[in-house]
Amino acid sequence: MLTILADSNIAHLHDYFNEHILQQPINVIAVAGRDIDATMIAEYQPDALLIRSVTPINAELLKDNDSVKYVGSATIGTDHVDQDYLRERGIYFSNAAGCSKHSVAQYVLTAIFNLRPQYWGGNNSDITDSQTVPIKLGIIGLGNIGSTLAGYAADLGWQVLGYDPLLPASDINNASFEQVLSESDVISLHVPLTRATDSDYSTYHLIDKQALAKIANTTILINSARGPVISEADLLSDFERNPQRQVVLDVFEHEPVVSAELLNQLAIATPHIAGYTLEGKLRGTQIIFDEFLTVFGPQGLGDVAVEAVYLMDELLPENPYRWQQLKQAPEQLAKFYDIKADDALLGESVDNEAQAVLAEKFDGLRKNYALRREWLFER
Ligand SMILES: NC(=O)C1=CN([C@@H]2O[C@H](COP(=O)(O)OP(=O)(O)OC[C@H]3O[C@@H](n4cnc5c(N)ncnc54)[C@H](O)[C@@H]3O)[C@@H](O)[C@H]2O)C=CC1
Ligand SMILES: O=C(O)C(=O)[C@H](O)COP(=O)(O)O
Repeated sequence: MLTILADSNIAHLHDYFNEHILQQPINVIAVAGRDIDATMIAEYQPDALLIRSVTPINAELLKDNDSVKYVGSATIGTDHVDQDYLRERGIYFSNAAGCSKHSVAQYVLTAIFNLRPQYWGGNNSDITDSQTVPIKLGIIGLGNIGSTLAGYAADLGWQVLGYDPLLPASDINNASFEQVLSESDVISLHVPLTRATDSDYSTYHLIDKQALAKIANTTILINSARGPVISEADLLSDFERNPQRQVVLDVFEHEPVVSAELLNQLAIATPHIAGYTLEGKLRGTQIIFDEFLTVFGPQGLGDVAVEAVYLMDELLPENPYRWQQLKQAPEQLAKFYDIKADDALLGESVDNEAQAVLAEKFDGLRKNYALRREWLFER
C-alpha cells in the first residue's frame, strides 16, 4: 500500500489522492504542516510527502528514513526545502511553479488601488494636474509573478521599472536596482528568499537600511515574497524617520509571529494570503498530483496505468470575474476583494500580553481563510 503524509492545508487533497483515482489501496495521512517531523516520518514511513510552505525539508527530517521517494510542495516558494540534500539522497522534489501568479499580482493591484485610488486612471496626479505622468511601478524579480504583474501594469497604461539580474534585459527588465528604488511610485517585491551561500544575488535583507534610504517616503513598498527579504529591524528604524511611509506586508521576517510594533506602522498587513485563491491553491495541488504520477508511474503504483486527471474545471465554481470588466469600474475591484477586512482581522489578533500576533492565531487565520477568486485576465 502506498502511504502519503500530507499537509492538511493542501486544497482538495482527498479529491486527487484517493483509491478511486489511484486505482489501488492508499493511506493518506493529513496533518498540520508544522507538525510533520522526524518522529512522524519514522512512525508512518511514507512513500511521498506532500507539503506547503511551513514544513522544513532537510537532513534533520529525513536522515533516518529510507521510505520517502517524492516530496511535492504545492507552493511556489522553495526556501523551506534543502534541494541539494534531496538530490544527494535521490529523492525527487517538485514545487508548483506559477500556481498562484495571478492571485499574487491581483493582491498587489488591490493593495495599490486601496491606498491610491487616484492611480486608476494611470496618471500620477499627485505630481501634476496638467501633465501626463504615468504611474511608475517598480518590480523586483520578474519571474512568474513579477512578469504577470507587469502585464496588468501595461494594460493599465503604467510604466514598469523592472529589475532582475538573473534574466536578460527586456522591455520590463529595464532598470538598475537603484533606479527601481529611487524612481518608483510603488515598489513590489517578487523574488525568492535566497542566501549568499545559494546565489550571487542573495535576497536575504535585500531591502535594508541602505535600500530604504534610497526610497522616497511617498513610494509604496509591498512585500508579498518572503518576510526576510526586508530587514524588519531596519524597517522599524526607518519608520521613526518616515512615519508616513506606506508599507504593505503579506509576509513577515519572524512569521508566524508578528510584532504589534510593526503591525501598527503598516498601511496594510495580511497573514500570508496573497496567493490564497480557490484557483491558486487548487492549481498547486493539481501540479504536484501530475508530478506524483510521473514519479511513481505505473510500476510504483502497482503496475496500474493511472490516467492523468484534470479536476480544476470540475472542482471550481463558475468564475464570473473578468479583468476587462472589472477594470472599467474601480469600485467593483474594491468589492471584489476587501483587503482591508483581511488587514483588520490580523490587527484584531494581537495578543495584548505578548504585544504580537502569536503563531497559533496567525496560522488559524490562514487555515480558516475564506479563499478568494481570481479574476480572469484576457487582454
Ligand atoms: N505571499 C504569497 O502568498 C506568495 C508568495 N510567493 C513568493 O513569491 C516568490 C516569487 O514567485 P515567482 O515569481 O512565482 O517566482 P519565480 O521563480 O518565477 O521568479 C522569481 C524571480 O526573481 C528573480 N530574482 C532572484 N534573485 C533576485 C534578486 N536578487 N533581485 C531581483 N530578482 C531576483 C529570479 O531571477 C526570478 O526571475 C516565491 O519565491 C515565493 O517566495 C509565491 C506565491 C505566493
Ligand atoms: O506558494 C508560495 O510560495 C506561498 O507562499 C504560498 O501561497 C503559501 O502557502 P502556505 O503553504 O504557507 O499555505
